[in-house]
Amino acid sequence: MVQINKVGVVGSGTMGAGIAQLVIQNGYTAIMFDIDQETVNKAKIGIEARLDRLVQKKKASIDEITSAKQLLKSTTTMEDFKDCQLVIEAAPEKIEIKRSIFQQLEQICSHKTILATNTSSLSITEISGQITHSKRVAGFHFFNPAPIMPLVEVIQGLKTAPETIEALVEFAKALNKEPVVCMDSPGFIVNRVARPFYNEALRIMNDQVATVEQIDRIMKRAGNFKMGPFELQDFIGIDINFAATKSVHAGYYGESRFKPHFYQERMVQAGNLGRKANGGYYRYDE
Ligand SMILES: NC(=O)c1ccc[n+]([C@@H]2O[C@H](COP(=O)([O-])OP(=O)(O)OC[C@H]3O[C@@H](n4cnc5c(N)ncnc54)[C@H](O)[C@@H]3O)[C@@H](O)[C@H]2O)c1
Repeated sequence: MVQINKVGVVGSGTMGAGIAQLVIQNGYTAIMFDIDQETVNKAKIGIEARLDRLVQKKKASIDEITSAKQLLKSTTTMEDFKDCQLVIEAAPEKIEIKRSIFQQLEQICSHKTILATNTSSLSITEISGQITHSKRVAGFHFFNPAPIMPLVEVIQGLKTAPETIEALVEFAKALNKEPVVCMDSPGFIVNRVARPFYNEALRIMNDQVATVEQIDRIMKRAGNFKMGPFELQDFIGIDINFAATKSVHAGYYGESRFKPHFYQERMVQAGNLGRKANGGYYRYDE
């Protein structure tokens, strides 16, 4: 099995930075890439600040954090991935961007390097479509925030080799995560089972059965969820959540149980995207 020591991360946004942090906290080298220096610098500063907070909260020692920081390299040159045993792509959720990244990675890395994508909803099989050695391509789906959320979906595309899945499962365990293997399908497991959680809540609200606050409260109190469906949409980003719903709905050829709710689209049109912009179902400026 491939021995993973050095991990490339493509994209240093929310997920890429979180994954790079997780990798270095567990003693592996991370090479974090983004398309411009400013973005990658910002991500590095963010990771260092989060690591420093762990020391302040007494969740890690200064020595541990100093060693972790030394394992983080940032770059705007993809050639720096050439001796990575694993590259995890966390670029925007657009098929053409991901396919182009995988084609570049194929030119740079050894054909033994595992190429993984953190996609939430795109097909692994489609992303790897133009890759010659596609048996080493798989989904490696972390949840936000990656250093904290325990679950990782390890997704098998139609051409993914069992040894690729095995290596990713072992690596997920080495990162202290709980891997779940699943087949390449719209929404995989989590984003599929989560659709009714959001969609039905939107229908309940729109039918005036209960308010946003009431629905969130009952899901937390009675359902023992950490966040209600509206709080969670605000946290994820209503645009991101709406895109995932549309993708799962389209992926199952318009199956009605996955049908998006028009109100979510209205929120996106209004720019009410949740915590990141303008507030969403709740306000965050008070
Ligand atoms: N945000 C979440 O909660 C979440 C959870 C799980 C999975 N995901 C998936 O992770 C991936 C990244 O999502 P995110 O929320 O981190 O997005 P993001 O917008 O925060 O970050 C994307 C990063 O990719 C960079 N980028 C843009 N074009 C690029 C290119 N051509 N090559 C390399 N990098 C490029 C951007 O500069 C940005 O820094 C997506 O596939 C998304 O579906 C997101």
